[in-house]
Amino acid sequence: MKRARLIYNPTSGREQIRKSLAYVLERLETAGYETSAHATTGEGCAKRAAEKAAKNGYDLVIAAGGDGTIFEVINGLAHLKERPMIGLIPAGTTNDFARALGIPKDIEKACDVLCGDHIEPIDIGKVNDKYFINIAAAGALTELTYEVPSKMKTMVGQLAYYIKGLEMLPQIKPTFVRIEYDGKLFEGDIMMFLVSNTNSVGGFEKLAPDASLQDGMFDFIIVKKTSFPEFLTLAGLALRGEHLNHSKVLYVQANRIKVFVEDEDMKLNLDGEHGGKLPAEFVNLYQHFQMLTPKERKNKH
Ligand SMILES: CCCCCCCC/C=C\CCCCCCCC(=O)OC[C@H](CO)OC(=O)CCCCCCC/C=C\CCCCCCCC
Ligand SMILES: Nc1ncnc2c1ncn2[C@@H]1O[C@H](COP(=O)(O)OP(=O)(O)OP(=O)(O)O)[C@@H](O)[C@H]1O
Ligand SMILES: [Mg+2]
Repeated sequence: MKRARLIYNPTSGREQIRKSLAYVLERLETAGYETSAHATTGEGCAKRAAEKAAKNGYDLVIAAGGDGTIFEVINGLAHLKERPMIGLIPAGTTNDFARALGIPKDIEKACDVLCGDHIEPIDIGKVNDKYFINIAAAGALTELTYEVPSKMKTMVGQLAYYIKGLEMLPQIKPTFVRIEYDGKLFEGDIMMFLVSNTNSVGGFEKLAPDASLQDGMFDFIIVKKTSFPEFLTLAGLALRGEHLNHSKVLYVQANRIKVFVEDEDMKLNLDGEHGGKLPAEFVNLYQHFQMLTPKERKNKH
């Protein structure tokens, strides 16, 4: 009998996941999994619960929450030699990774994916001693996602990020960095950089359009130093996916990226969570996990 561990974050998104728990457990039992559930109680809880589940021999670990919850689950599993299969029930505010995989928010359809037995390998990123599954970012505005209080996300959803983003906008400033990527060197003042595993970042689906989850490569975007009006224009272009050939944007693929900074308190955002400080080395771990994904997954390349 296959065994599944459902790790759910009751505070993710609009805090709705609790209502669907009995249904999810029934679906998994019908699909042949002996299932148990664990509610997270705070920072690091999903990470510990995932590692414990792997060591107790579970075949499948399911994250039910937002990007931060599956971020913690893979941080509990990625260092292990024997890793269980992973699944995702989107219950967060942005759900970037679920969107990249085409996992629907509708609970019945999300369970169809979990019980569909369609498995695919996925790359993840390693940075210093942490892992990330969707995006690593640093620089202007990138701290906003973990500055937003959970209650605000519960009340107004994705809008909470935009309110915080506009609040932080006036303080944006360039930082001098030296970046080595796949043997090339970039040196200069930048507003921000993004190391992305998928095309879905912050709800923007066209920020890194060529990203693939199985090619062992990151999509790497540097936004060079801009004036304030230029940054706003660029943000607007980014919304429409027309930013990539802008003179201030560098967009490449790389599987190893080293970032050095002079201003040493440049913080790292990993999947929307605080991920420590730069300097940092990003390494792509090729097809590191097996994941339950929709049969008719779009943008598969
Ligand atoms: C964007 C509106 C255009 C109007 C101009 C206003 C300027 C921007 C003002 C506010 C922007 C706030 C953007 C909020 C983005 C939502 C973030 C989100 O939902 O995070 C949850 C997710 C986990 O679920 O965490 C992550 O995604 C981690 C990385 C987040 C990085 C966010 C940095 C801001 C991104 C874009 C800002 C403008 C783009 C500048 C040019 C970019 C060219 C490549
Ligand atoms: N019981 C809890 N009470 C408070 N915070 C919690 C609890 N369980 C987990 N957390 C915190 O919730 C955060 C993860 O939230 P998650 O990213 O899943 O939801 P979200 O931010 O609404 O969704 P998204 O990232 O997709 O926008 C982590 O910072 C984690 O420490
Ligand atoms: Mg989050």
